[in-house]
Amino acid sequence: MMLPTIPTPDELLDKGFRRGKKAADLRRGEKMPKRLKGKRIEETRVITACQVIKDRLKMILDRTPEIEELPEFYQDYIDITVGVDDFKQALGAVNWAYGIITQLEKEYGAKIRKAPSERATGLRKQAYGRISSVVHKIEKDLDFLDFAKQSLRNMPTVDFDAISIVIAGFPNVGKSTLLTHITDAEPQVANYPFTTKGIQIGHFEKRWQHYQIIDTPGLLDRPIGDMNDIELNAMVALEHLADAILFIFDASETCGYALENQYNLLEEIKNVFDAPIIYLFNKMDISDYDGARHDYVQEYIDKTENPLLISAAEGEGLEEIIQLIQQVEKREIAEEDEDEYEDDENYFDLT
Ligand SMILES: Nc1nc2c(ncn2[C@@H]2O[C@H](COP(=O)(O)OP(=O)(O)OP(=O)(O)O)[C@@H](O)[C@H]2O)c(=O)[nH]1
Repeated sequence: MMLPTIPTPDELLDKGFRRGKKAADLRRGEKMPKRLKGKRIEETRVITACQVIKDRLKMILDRTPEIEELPEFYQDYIDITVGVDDFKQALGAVNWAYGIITQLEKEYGAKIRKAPSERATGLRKQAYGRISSVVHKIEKDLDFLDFAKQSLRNMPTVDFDAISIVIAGFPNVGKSTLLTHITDAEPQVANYPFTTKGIQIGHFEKRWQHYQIIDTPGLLDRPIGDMNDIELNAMVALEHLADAILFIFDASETCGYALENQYNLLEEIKNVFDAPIIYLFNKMDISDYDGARHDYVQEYIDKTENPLLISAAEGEGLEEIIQLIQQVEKREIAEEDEDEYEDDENYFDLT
């Protein structure tokens, strides 16, 4: 997501005051009574400074998308990454500053026009002092918005018309091998909270339907029991996105996790996710399924529904996976209660 560049308070003020001075300097050449001219110059300075600062604040507000209007997944993402409430609070502060500067512009414009000419400079200085105090009051909010911009820079680009499949399974079971074999071109790599290498999104198209396969190293590959709330939220955001989960077992156990542990992870994921699950047993080529380990592996295969036995590295079973994925339907997620985000009016009050 592209967010606007955020100035520091000093950058904002410097620009406003510099432009104010420039505009005032242009007036110096005008022909008018000296008494009036002094006042016009100071009035111009104040009004121009206010307008330049206001324009910049307005640009920040206009170019920041309305969070409520974003798809649920992005709202979740922003909430997990920077916090939706803090984000709205910061935008509210910018809006507040905009309002106060509008008032100061009117107030001091009128004051300078009405006052005796010798007071014009004093009034302009007073206006500048108040403008600067307002802009400095939103320093932490501008800081926050800048932090949000950096944090949300490499947000995953999700295609909401596509059918989304989220891969789960312990590290080294073959998730990325599978992703690169069933999707074309380079997968998109984006930041995602609590993932070690970010998430990878690969795409493929079949019969005019678009599919995206999402791998989340570091998130859906470890026990859920010891996750904290934010980590759980990061998972739930994926759950909102997933039309199905592709759970991968490593039948060879060369990933370093026994099938029993892998099965426990599956159970945990089932508890958290409502999405249907596609079961894959990978690395069948080195699992010794045809030999001594047959009964042992078979026990876990029997515990799952319609599992596919594959070898991602050798390209075995990939067509069957694609066929199963093609049966996945877009999941309708019940709209969540949105009340908690509705009272936008209240976060402007920072006095
Ligand atoms: N023999 C064999 N090796 C495989 C198969 N699939 C993956 N591997 C190997 O298993 C190792 C781990 O595969 P990855 O695809 O990196 O596993 P991953 O689950 O994405 O791992 P993380 O990204 O660390 O979570 C690699 O060395 C792969 O080459 C398979 O079907 N057969």
